[in-house]
Amino acid sequence: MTANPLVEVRGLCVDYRVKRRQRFRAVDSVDLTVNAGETLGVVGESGSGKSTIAKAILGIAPVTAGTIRFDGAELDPHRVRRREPVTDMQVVFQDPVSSLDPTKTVGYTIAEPLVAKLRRTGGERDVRRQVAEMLDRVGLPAAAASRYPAQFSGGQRQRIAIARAFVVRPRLVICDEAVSALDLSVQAQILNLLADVQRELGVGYLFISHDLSVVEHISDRVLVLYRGRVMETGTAAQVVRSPRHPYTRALLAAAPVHDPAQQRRRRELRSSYRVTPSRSLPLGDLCPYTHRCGFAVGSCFHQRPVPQETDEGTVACHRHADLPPYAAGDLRHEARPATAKGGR
Ligand SMILES: Nc1ncnc2c1ncn2[C@@H]1O[C@H](COP(=O)(O)OP(=O)(O)OP(=O)(O)O)[C@@H](O)[C@H]1O
Repeated sequence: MTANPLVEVRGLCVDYRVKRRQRFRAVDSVDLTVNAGETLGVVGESGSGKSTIAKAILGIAPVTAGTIRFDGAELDPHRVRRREPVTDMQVVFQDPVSSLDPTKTVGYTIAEPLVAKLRRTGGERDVRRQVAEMLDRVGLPAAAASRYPAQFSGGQRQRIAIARAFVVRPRLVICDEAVSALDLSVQAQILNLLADVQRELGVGYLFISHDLSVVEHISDRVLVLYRGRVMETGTAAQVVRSPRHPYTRALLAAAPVHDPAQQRRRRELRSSYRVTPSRSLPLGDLCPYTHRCGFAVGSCFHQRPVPQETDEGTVACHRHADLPPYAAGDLRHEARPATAKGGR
């Protein structure tokens, strides 16, 4: 008998209400799975719907359609409003400055979710001891418990946020841009800490980032999102080394490079190509990436590509079988405007 996936999302749609009674579809027909002890990386540029997926799983987004299962049981998408416990899922946010209450000591902050859980379960374990153990686990001294968040560096504050998330022994931790605000060396330390804790506790991660290199470092599998739709899924190695969707290739081409001259050329190229599609652009019958894709043809403009199953995942692109072999750093993968008439 195979175990249930930890999280299984099918056909998830989230609509936000915008002005004049209009609705805006931020997440459109998303399927995803996170297995116990595994990391699913979710990558996409700003506004692609990454945080909205996280909020839907946590029960705080206006889910319009689809199902979310946790360990096989279907979740009520509005459970937070109904004050149902969600301690099996915890979140680590990007900005520990705003996610940690500056008026509470670190010890109080870490203990808070544990106290809430123990109140419900009637447990009488020693909260102070568990807080000290968590501090030790994330590499902070026991004395940190009596200090305030402002007395710590950005990386240390993220360690405090991780201790708070793990103290209740969750089964899923959503990391929403959890290392994006940190310097590169501190990023690596926090990623290593997350990987160590995962190995020890068998927790599953939904790891959200706009940065494919960070996602590649920590993920088993990767899901690439654009305008609320899944463009490509696969193993981390496959998505990063042989991306099959033009959008994934553009994301990789947009990643920073070390050579300043090449970086400048890329920036100029990108700004000349950049087309920001209107949020009100109807997406029903076209590929959402068409307006920026260098490979678009007629069908891309009037036929929605459904994700095709491949050996290693899925790809939602009419042209994926015709794309040239991927070469890292090739600027042809950069986004450029295309039109239905001008499509190749
Ligand atoms: N409460 C809301 N009401 C209306 N629109 C919203 C709301 N929250 C998010 N959006 C819109 O939904 C889209 C997806 O937002 P979301 O925050 O999920 O994207 P993201 O990929 O996480 O981006 P970022 O990394 O910038 O947070 C965006 O266009 C955003 O403006």
